[in-house]
Amino acid sequence: MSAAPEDRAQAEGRNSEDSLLEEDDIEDAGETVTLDHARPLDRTNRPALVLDRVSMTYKVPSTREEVADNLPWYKKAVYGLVRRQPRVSVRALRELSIVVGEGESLGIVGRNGSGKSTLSKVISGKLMPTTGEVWSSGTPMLMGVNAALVPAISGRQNIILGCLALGMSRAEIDERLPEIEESTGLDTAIHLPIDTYSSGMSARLRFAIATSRNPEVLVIDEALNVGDARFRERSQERMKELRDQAGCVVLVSHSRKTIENSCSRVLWLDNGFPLADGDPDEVLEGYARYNFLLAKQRLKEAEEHVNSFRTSYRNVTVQRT
Ligand SMILES: Nc1ncnc2c1ncn2[C@@H]1O[C@H](COP(=O)(O)OP(=O)(O)OP(=O)(O)O)[C@@H](O)[C@H]1O
Repeated sequence: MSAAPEDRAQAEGRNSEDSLLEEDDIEDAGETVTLDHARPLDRTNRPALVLDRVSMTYKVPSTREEVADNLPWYKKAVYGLVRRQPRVSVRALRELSIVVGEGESLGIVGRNGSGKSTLSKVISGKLMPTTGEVWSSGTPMLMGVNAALVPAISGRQNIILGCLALGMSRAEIDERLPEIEESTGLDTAIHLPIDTYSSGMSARLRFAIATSRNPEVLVIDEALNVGDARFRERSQERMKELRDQAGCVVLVSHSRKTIENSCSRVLWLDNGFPLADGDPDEVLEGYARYNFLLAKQRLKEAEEHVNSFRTSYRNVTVQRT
C-alpha cells in the first residue's frame, strides 16, 4: 500500500438538506480486513484499494430562506456584512469502508446524486475526503467522460500528449504508439483533428489513452456508456486484461449492461449510504427492483425493499498492522 491521503478533521455541521436514510441505521460491525501484505485476505486477493471510513461533506451556499432564518443573529450579521449566502452541508458520502482486491472490478450503481462520482473522485485522489483514508497499491487513475483532449490536434497527437501527461517517456510512447493507435480502432481518422470526431470516437481515444499504462487502479466514470458495440467489446476485453494484470477497476455507470458485462462485484449507493456490496446479479436485481417500485410510485414498498438491503449490509473494519 503506498498512497494515503491524510485524515481530515470532521467537517462542521452535519445537516444534509435532504436525507432518505439516517446514519444511525448503518451498523458498523462486520468483517475485519487486515492491511498486511504478507498475509493474503480470506475473501479477496491482496488488496489493491482500501477505503477506511471515508466520508465526504460539501459545504455549499444555499438560497433556501429557512437556512438563513435559522441562523443565530451573529452569523446573520456576518453573512449580511460580507453579502454572502449562508452555507449548508451536503453529505455526499456517509462513512464507507471497502476493500477491493487485485483482479477485481467493482461496479458502482445508484440513483442521481447518490455519491458515485464523489466516490470515484475520492478514490482517484481528485477530492480529499472529509474523513477517512484511501489506500491503493498504485496511483489510481480516473478516466471520465470529460477527460481533457485538445480539440485542434489529431488523435495521434492527443495520444502522445496524454501519454506524456501520464508520465511515459517519449521513447516509451514511440514504442507503444502503434499498439495504442490500434486499440482505438479509429483507423485513418487517428490523423484527423479530434474536433471532427463523434462522441463515440472521442470516447475510444480517451479509453485508449487512459488504459495505455496498465494503471494498477483504474477508475472509470461513465466513459464506457458511449461508443458502438465493437467499442464496448474492445473496452471489455481491455478491462479484463487490466484485471488480469493484477490491477483493479472501479466502474461508475448507470448502464446495467455495462456493469453486468464488466464487473465482478457491485456496490450500490443510495444518498451516500452503501446499501449492498456483492454479487452483480443480486445487487443489480435489487437496484432494478427499487427503481421499478419508485417509477411506479409504490413508495412504501420501495422503502421496505431498500431497508432490507440496508440491514443486511456490513461495512468492513480496516485494521493496520
Ligand atoms: N462540487 C460539489 N459541490 C457541492 N455539492 C456537490 C458537488 N458535487 C456533488 N455534490 C453533491 O453531492 C451529492 C452526490 O453527488 P454525485 O455527483 O457524487 O452523485 P452521482 O451519484 O454521481 O450522481 P449522478 O448519477 O447524477 O452523476 C449530490 O447531492 C450533489 O449535489
